[in-house]
Amino acid sequence: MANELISWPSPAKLNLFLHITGRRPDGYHQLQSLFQLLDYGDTLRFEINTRTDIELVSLLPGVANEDNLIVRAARLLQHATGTNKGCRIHLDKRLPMGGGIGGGSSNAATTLVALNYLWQCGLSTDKLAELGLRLGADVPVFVHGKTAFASGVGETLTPAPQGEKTFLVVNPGIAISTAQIFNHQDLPRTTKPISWRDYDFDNTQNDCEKLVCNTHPQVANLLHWLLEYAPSRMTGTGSSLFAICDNQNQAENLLSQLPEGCHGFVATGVNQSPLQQMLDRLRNADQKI
Ligand SMILES: C[C@@](CO)(OP(=O)(O)O)[C@H](O)COP(=O)(O)OP(=O)(O)OC[C@H]1O[C@@H](n2ccc(N)nc2=O)[C@H](O)[C@@H]1O
Ligand SMILES: Nc1ncnc2c1ncn2[C@@H]1O[C@H](COP(=O)(O)OP(=O)(O)O)[C@@H](O)[C@H]1O
Repeated sequence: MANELISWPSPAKLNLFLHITGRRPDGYHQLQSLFQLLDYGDTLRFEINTRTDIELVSLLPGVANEDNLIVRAARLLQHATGTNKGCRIHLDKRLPMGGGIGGGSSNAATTLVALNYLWQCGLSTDKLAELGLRLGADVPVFVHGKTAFASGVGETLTPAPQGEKTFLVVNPGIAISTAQIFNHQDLPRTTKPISWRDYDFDNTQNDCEKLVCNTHPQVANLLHWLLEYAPSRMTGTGSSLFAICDNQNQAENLLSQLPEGCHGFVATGVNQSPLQQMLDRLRNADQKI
């Protein structure tokens, strides 16, 4: 197959805001958020074979391959479709783990979308998103690949195109567990739902930010630093923060002066995921053959 070794993008996301509006009986939190997709992320390559084994050749520190969301996504698709194909997977990891920018969920979504194409399973995007939700609340938005308002636990999506802003995304050098923040007794859980048409960056917030700043001084210090220069906020349950910059120059300049122990990248907000753009290109090329 000609397309096997192409690099499949696995982009990061930001939560431009994150409101927690309630809690379901199963403990999962109901939220409202604006998922902003970025043009920056990891990449994955897939070598397809006709054995049914799934092999991930790139190891992640602290994550057993059996627990890696990439392997779990590939197995889930195998079981859902009954395909007799397998693959060898290469991951080029750039996104920090436990950083609130959705790296693991995005890797799972890219695996589902790419293998559905390469194995020729023929599942719809909705079906892939439904499978993805079993792996994590953040997976469906990456499968659909559109910057979107989200409600429910993050699976009810309304496309919400935004201006293509420049973001500086900074990680203070620590990982934060999503489950730990959601299980914390001090997390506010009663924000009144907003109507999407009332959304404005300045009248929204990240409901996890105060708790994370109180429990992780590295995040608080970095946020304080960024706010001196640009509107800034935490993404997801942390640990990364983003600053909305006026232009690429300002973002690069701030990146070069980050406080010690912090690392980051400059990215542009996109309305369609680089993953979906790649899939569209492949499908168009297939139609021409
Ligand atoms: C809140 C967000 C915003 O993007 O945080 P980040 O993980 O990106 O920081 C996400 O929706 C997270 O999604 P994801 O990272 O896929 O979480 P999951 O693996 O589904 O859940 C991890 C744990 O977080 C808790 N959890 C997660 C999502 C949710 N809506 N309510 C919850 O209570 C549950 O305890 C769950 O066991
Ligand atoms: N392919 C993967 N990439 C990143 N993390 C993964 C992956 N597979 C499993 N994980 C686990 O998921 C956790 C959350 O990862 P990640 O999605 O990067 O962070 P967040 O949910 O904060 O955005 C990691 O700490 C790691 O234990």
